[in-house]
Formats: sequence, C-alpha cells, structure tokens
Amino acid sequence: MDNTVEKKIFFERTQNVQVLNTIKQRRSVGHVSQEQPSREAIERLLEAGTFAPSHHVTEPWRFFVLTGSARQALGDVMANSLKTRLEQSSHEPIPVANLQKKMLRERAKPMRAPVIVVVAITEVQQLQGDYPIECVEAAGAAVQNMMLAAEEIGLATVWRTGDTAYDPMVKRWFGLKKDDLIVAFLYVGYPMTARPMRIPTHFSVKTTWLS
Ligand SMILES: Cc1cc2nc3c(=O)[nH]c(=O)nc-3n(C[C@H](O)[C@H](O)[C@H](O)COP(=O)(O)O)c2cc1C
Repeated sequence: MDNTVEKKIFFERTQNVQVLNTIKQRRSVGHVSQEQPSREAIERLLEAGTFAPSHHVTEPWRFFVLTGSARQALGDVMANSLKTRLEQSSHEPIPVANLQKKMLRERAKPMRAPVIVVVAITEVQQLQGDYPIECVEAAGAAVQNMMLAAEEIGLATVWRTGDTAYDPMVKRWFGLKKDDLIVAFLYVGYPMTARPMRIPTHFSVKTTWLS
C-alpha cells in the first residue's frame, strides 16, 4: 500500500476513535474552579464552534465571551430582569425579603464559572427565511462542538438557558434585539468534581429502521 494512504487511514481512524470517546465522556460539570482558562483555550472552543454545519453556510452564531467583572454586570442584569418577571407575573406585591433573596441568588449565578460563552443568533429571519429553526439547529451544533473541544482540553462545561436566555432585558444588555435568540450560556472552567455518571437511553428505544 502507498505510504501516504496508509498514514491517512491511520490518522482518520485515530481521529474517529477520539471523537467517539470524547462524545461519550462529556458530561455537564457545574462545579468548576475560578482558575481562568487561557484566552487561547477559549479561542479553541470558539473555533470549534465555527466548524459546525449550517444550511446555506449562514454561520448564524455570534459569541460573547464573559470573564472577570463582566460576569458581575451580567448578574446585575439577570437579577433585575428576574425582579421584573416576578413583579409582572405576581398578582400581589412580593415580600421584599423574599424578592431580595431571589435576586441575590440570581446575581451570583454567572460567578459559578470563570468564563461564560454566550451563543446568540441575530437576524434569524433574514438568515434562514422560511425555516428560522435551522439557525437554532446550526447554533446548537456549534455549542456541542464547543463542549466537545472543551472536553478534549480538560475543561468542563454546562450549557445553560432558563428564563434568562429569553428575557428581553438580558438580550438588550448584549446589544441584541427582541427577536434575536440566545441559544446558550456555556459555563466553562476547570472541573472540581468527576463527571457524573449517565448512561443514555439505548438508541434502539429511539430508533425505527426502515428498509
Ligand atoms: C438547550 C439546553 C438547555 C439547557 N439548560 C440548562 C440549564 O438551564 N441549567 C442546567 O443546569 N442545565 C441545562 N442544560 C444541560 C442539561 O441539563 C444536561 O445536558 C442534561 O442534564 C444531560 O446531562 P449531560 O450534559 O451531563 O449529558 C441544558 C441543555 C440544553 C441542550
């Protein structure tokens, strides 16, 4: 066999094994240290994200990287937006102590990891015409690429959303419009705990073979 071909096949085989192992190993790990991953490490995640597929190569993702006090500023916005949501959905005044406790908890959330990568989509309608869902699908693939890249370089991640991701006040803080989408708050840091065990439902339960 020609030497180059042999090498190429070997390279592809090892690559494949690596990605399968990484997929199977990855778990959401929320308990991470405050040690700051290097800019280079974060850039590797961002780059991995951009290799995700997107229909018509729209590359709909936009990234915001939050470190240091930017996380506190996000916490303030999250706490205030929670206050607004609670006040709007409640028919009676909320006891001040109760509200403050909830806001305090909300404000602290972004401090759970040294880095948060926010994945957003702007101009959904222009990008994907009749099928805006395809932007979300592509951005979701980008998030997964980033999580797998993180796993391979020893970083832990949690993909978080919640009401915050859909809140217009939060979107505005990022300079996003009401109809823009926040797909993920990807919390990134060095793991402090082992990956939790999770065996997914076997694919046979989820699969119909047609032939
Ligand atoms: C779209 C999306 C939103 C998620 N939002 C949250 C969240 O707000 N909070 C959280 O703790 N985990 C969130 N997760 C992570 C899931 O809870 C997690 O992936 C699931 O429990 C499976 O665990 P694993 O990631 O370890 O395989 C989200 C995952 C996805 C795909």
